[in-house]
Amino acid sequence: MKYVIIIPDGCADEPIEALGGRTPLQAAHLPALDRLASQGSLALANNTPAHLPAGSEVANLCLLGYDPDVYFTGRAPLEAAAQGITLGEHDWAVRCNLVTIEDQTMVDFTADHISSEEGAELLRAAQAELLAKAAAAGDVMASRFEFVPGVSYRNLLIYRGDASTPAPFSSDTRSQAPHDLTDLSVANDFPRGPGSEWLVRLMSESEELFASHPVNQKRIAEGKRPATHLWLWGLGGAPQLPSFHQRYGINGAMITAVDLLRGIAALVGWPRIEVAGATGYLDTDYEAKGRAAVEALEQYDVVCVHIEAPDEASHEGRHDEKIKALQSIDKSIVAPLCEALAKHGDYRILVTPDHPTFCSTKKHTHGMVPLLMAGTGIDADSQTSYDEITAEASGRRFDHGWDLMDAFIKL
Ligand SMILES: O=C(O)[C@@H](CO)OP(=O)(O)O
Repeated sequence: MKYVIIIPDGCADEPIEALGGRTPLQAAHLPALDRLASQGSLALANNTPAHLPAGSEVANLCLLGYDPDVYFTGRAPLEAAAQGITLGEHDWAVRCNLVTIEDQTMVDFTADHISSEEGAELLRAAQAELLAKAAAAGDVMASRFEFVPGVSYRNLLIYRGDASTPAPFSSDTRSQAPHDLTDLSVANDFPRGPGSEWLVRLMSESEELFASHPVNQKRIAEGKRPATHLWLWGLGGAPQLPSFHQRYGINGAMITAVDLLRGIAALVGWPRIEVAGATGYLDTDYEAKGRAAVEALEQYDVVCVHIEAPDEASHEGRHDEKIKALQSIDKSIVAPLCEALAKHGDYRILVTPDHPTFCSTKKHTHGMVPLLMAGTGIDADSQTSYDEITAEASGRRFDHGWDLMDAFIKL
């Protein structure tokens, strides 16, 4: 049996007036998904328990079958795994965004999609000026923090502790995802709780350091937004996840452009298939991802394709771009995979976003997402299209999203 999981990140939405009261999934032209909906069955799933962040970090763990109350320690440790960083017992990882804040308002959580090279240069400056100097002056804690560049605005800060100098953070340390602050005041959303003084200090000191930095001067001269601050959030200690093979007895592989999903893959024992042209943004190469997924079917039991673009369009409040992303996923990923699966004998396919992201608020939100399962042993229900409304009408629900994988694999 071959299994395919397609995750159009954040694609669930609410009815939008400008779309005649339809959701982007309803408004998009999605012939391959409609065909699958007619052959399979729809349901709703909750991947974001109310007491946890409504983020991709919780939701993707959940949809791959891992109860976040048991396995979730924070977003950054998952992303650290993507970079091959192993966290020890006293180590913590912190997500470090490069952001644009103006007049205390989060104008852009991506610093205008700053390039990885520019980001790395700013992080080198932060390491030298905000940490190395304090460490040289005898600050032991400062010597234990290290900025680790990632992709674009998505970077990390690692704390390496030991029994005598453990990380100053705890599960009571609170932080706020910057993509949920777009256009809002940040004044009351700085980190709080144990160790937060470290994070607040670095975030505040980065303002002066970055203001005069040549990277930003050049960006401004080119008409781009500067990275005005570091924004630190999503911290946690080392996660312990049983492998997917231990849980379900089969092997898988992950196709994604973002470190969060790469990290989850690494932790559950899946290889990551890197695709040239996959960007984690609206300009991603959908066809290349589709081709890579079809090829991967030859080798793996489960092929999981994650596409970040619908979520990014929602964070920008652009329902037109969200529709385009959904149509590209349908044409260049769902359709070729369905065609290829048909040649592989028994198969099952699951299409589901991780969480809803509303174009109206530009934020993730808690709540049910629509999902579609089709293939061997899955009976057709009466729905003929895949969207939030038809999934609700199906009457089937997974109140604990982590139960879905069992149903999908073991059915
Ligand atoms: O990586 C991130 O910082 C966020 C926003 O781009 O991703 P997601 O919305 O999927 O959590």
